Amino acid sequence: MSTRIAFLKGHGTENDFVIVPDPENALDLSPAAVAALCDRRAGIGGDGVLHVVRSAAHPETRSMAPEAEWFMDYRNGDGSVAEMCGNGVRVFARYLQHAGHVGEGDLAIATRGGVKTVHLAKDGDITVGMGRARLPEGEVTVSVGEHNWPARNVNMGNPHAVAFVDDLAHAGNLYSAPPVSPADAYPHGVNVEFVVDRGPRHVAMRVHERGSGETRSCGTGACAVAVATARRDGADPAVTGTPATYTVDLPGGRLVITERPDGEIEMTGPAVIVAEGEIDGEWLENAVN
Ligand SMILES: N[C@@H](CCC[C@H](N)C(=O)O)C(=O)O
Repeated sequence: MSTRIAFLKGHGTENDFVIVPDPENALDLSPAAVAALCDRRAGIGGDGVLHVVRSAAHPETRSMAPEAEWFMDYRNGDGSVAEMCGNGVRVFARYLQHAGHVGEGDLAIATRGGVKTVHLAKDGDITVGMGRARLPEGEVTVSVGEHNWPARNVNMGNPHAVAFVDDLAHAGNLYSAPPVSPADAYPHGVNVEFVVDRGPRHVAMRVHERGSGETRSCGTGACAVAVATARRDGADPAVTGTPATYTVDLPGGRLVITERPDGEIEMTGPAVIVAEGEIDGEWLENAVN
């Protein structure tokens, strides 16, 4: 009989993930294996994989182990590695709670973008301390067909280009990555957000994610959008001395983002586990070879 590998499926505002618990980092989760799992027709389907590993068992996070017991080894749907996933970290925390690894209260989670603190209640929305944004100098341009928009370069641990548009439909079908220039602004690729106003401190967005294509939500993207919008609105908390809270609507739901005067950003939104099962190890091996 072939080996069975436990998995769960979860989502945060419909940014969906295959969750693979592997506390001792025993699985060889190659890029091809991740892509096979995320395939929506031949696999389980997801925007990415949340590989659940003890920090002490992973070479990238051993040093973080005293601070954060668990490492969110996040992979994009194409198998590439990313520094951070904002929706993923909420779903990761929900999984740890679901599996009985953690209870209610504050929980530190190691990511490639540093340790993030998650506040877990018994149920309901989850709030994550996302850290501070970096705003690299220099304007960038996002293009789709005839349209070119100036965009803001925002780094939330991972790279984003935020473009304010008149109509979200102008972003087109987003089947392929929208060109962003100059190319050397993002040597490792970029997530691109298109934003429209919905009301005071309220915006809506679409996103094309590096490594996953258009998704129904992106948590780091929503934070990048809130930061860029606050600068555009003259509401930079470091300047005004008051927190700026933005409601960000995405195709898959709503996230609320607050940036404090010290630059720390908090994101609040849902996280849901929808299923659990077993992967046929033989299928995975064949899918990869
Ligand atoms: N969906 C995520 C972001 C995942 C990583 C991203 N595609 C990248 O490559 O940087 C989120 O919710 O933040």
